[in-house]
Amino acid sequence: MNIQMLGTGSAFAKRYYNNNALLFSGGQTAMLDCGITAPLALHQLSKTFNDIDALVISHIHADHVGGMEEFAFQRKFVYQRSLPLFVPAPLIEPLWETTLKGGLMQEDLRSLDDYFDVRPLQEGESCEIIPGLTIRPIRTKHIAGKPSYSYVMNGSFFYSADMKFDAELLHALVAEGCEVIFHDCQLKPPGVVHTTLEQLLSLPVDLQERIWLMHYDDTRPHYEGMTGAMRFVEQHHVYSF
Ligand SMILES: Nc1ccn([C@@H]2O[C@@H]3COP(=O)(O)O[C@H]3[C@H]2O)c(=O)n1
Ligand SMILES: [Zn+2]
Ligand SMILES: [Zn+2]
Repeated sequence: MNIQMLGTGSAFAKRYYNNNALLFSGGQTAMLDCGITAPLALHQLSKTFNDIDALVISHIHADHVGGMEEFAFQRKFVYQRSLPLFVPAPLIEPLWETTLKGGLMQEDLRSLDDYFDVRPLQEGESCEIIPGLTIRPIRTKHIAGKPSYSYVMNGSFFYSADMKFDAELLHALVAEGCEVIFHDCQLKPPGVVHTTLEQLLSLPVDLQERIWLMHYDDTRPHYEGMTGAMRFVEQHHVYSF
């Protein structure tokens, strides 16, 4: 599997774009989260929404779903091609009712199914989203009352999306075979809804060596050389795992 970040920034970052990813496997492309900056980020990679074969969503914050209205409209009216939307079951109703309905609702198009080929994901169950790429959602802590999911891919790659620090989970993932971890990282404490750099630095070095930092704010240049054995994920770089 290859992964290329459309952006690596926090929700309010202006230099790094929203923390969204492209996943490549078996000749197909999946997008993991589609935030406000995703349409421009795709364009800057000379890609269009027609180049995407599947969309996966982690949770309903605009830096992760704010580009979905354009995605839906373009696939429906420009490319006239359906899009498999892999979404944890508890997010399906709020994704439509609280996020997309306002822009997408019209007389003849009244539900998420009218725009997407909705494929519900169940927590803990693996699902192949494009050839050779399976994802397994894990519900992780982010904000009270707001379901949020991280993903294990092909059993060996963990993508946190947005989550509070959970050392126990990280250790358990490594024990079950996770080799690489892309983790959100709030550079400056307190980490009320995210994991802070300080918390990640408390992990043993052999675990830090597996961790790549993403979802960081515009102050990242001040933290070069201050991340222990952890590396920053770079926007647009293609990583093979
Ligand atoms: N209870 C909350 C809710 C949100 N936030 C901030 O808003 C951002 C929304 O996107 P995010 O990437 O989850 O990061 C959240 C916090 O910066 C926050 O700090 N506290
Ligand atoms: Zn976020
Ligand atoms: Zn969030």
